[in-house]
Amino acid sequence: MRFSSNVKPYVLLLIVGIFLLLGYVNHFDITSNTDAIIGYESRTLFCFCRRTDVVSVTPWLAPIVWEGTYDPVLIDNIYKPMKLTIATTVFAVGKYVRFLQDFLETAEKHFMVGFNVHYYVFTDRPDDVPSVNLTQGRHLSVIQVPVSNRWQEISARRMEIIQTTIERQIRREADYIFCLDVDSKFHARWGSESLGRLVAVIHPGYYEQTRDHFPYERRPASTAYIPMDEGDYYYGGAMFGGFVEDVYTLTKVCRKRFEEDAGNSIEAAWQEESHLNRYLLYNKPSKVLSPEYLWQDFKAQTKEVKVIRFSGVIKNYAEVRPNV
Ligand SMILES: CC(=O)N[C@H]1[C@@H](OP(=O)(O)OP(=O)(O)OC[C@H]2O[C@@H](n3ccc(=O)[nH]c3=O)[C@H](O)[C@@H]2O)O[C@H](CO)[C@H](O)[C@@H]1O
Ligand SMILES: [Mn+2]
Repeated sequence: MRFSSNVKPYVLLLIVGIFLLLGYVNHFDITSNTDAIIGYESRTLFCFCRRTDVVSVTPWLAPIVWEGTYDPVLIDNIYKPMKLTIATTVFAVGKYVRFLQDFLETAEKHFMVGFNVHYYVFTDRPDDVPSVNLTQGRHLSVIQVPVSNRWQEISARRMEIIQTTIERQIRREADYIFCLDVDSKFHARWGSESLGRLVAVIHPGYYEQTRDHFPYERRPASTAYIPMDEGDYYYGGAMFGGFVEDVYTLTKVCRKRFEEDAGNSIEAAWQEESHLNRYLLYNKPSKVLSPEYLWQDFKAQTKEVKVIRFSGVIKNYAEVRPNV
């Protein structure tokens, strides 16, 4: 079919109009749906080109959050009107209760400021939980858990306890969840740029290493096994998060595999951290946080890390753990 020369411009105009309308409708879909925001985030809210000294996108196009790749005001303006509640789990079993005060006080200054935050503190010593002034919209629940005489058991059992607490209450009380190590402090903003469906952090000890150096579980007998030629990043066990339901599945699967291994008298190289790494290899995170979000005080700051946001304190392992 041929158009006469005076019809053609109208057809073109109509086509352009339809595209504009679709873009407009799509835009409103996006702002009213948290799920879609994740796709929106990776394309629009994060500018991968602003940093040329670090890789700020994964091969599956999830943002890797580094200082300078996002506009904090813009991201907050999108998330704050949603009135989200962020669950934050932290375990302080045995002598680790001593880390709670600094953890909570610094979280109040830097962590998800302006959002509703519900801390879930798991401890065997409820009387030793410090009373910290919480700002408006922030709550703390203390949940009693048993102590164990092996630190590996305490650390790994977090998966089971988070799973059952999500079932019991968190799924009704929060939208997102972060599961954090207690022996740490916040030093700078940790905000809505960290929100996503499934969020993991690159371990500060391995972000400059190639995958053959990653301390994944290498024994095929373990359900956490990762072969030498597989793996994207080495993720830290001290932080994982996301939508409550996505983290629920993660904890359920990791718990099951940890128990299956235990039944076969095998414990993965780095307990739940090994299971987490295996899970995330086949269930890719929708957002990856740079080591800004998990540093270690004993490690000198490197030039790529412009801001240290959360860092593990130096501790005397022999003194704080029930076993060595
Ligand atoms: C930086 C980082 O990625 N850290 C991980 C690493 O060593 P870490 O040396 O950071 O492990 P850790 O001793 O801090 O133990 C992990 C967490 O378990 C809790 N806890 C542990 C022992 C105890 O007696 N009481 C207690 O409450 C506490 O919340 C602590 O923060 O490897 C562990 C493997 O198991 C975990 O994956 C940690 O998250
Ligand atoms: Mn730790």
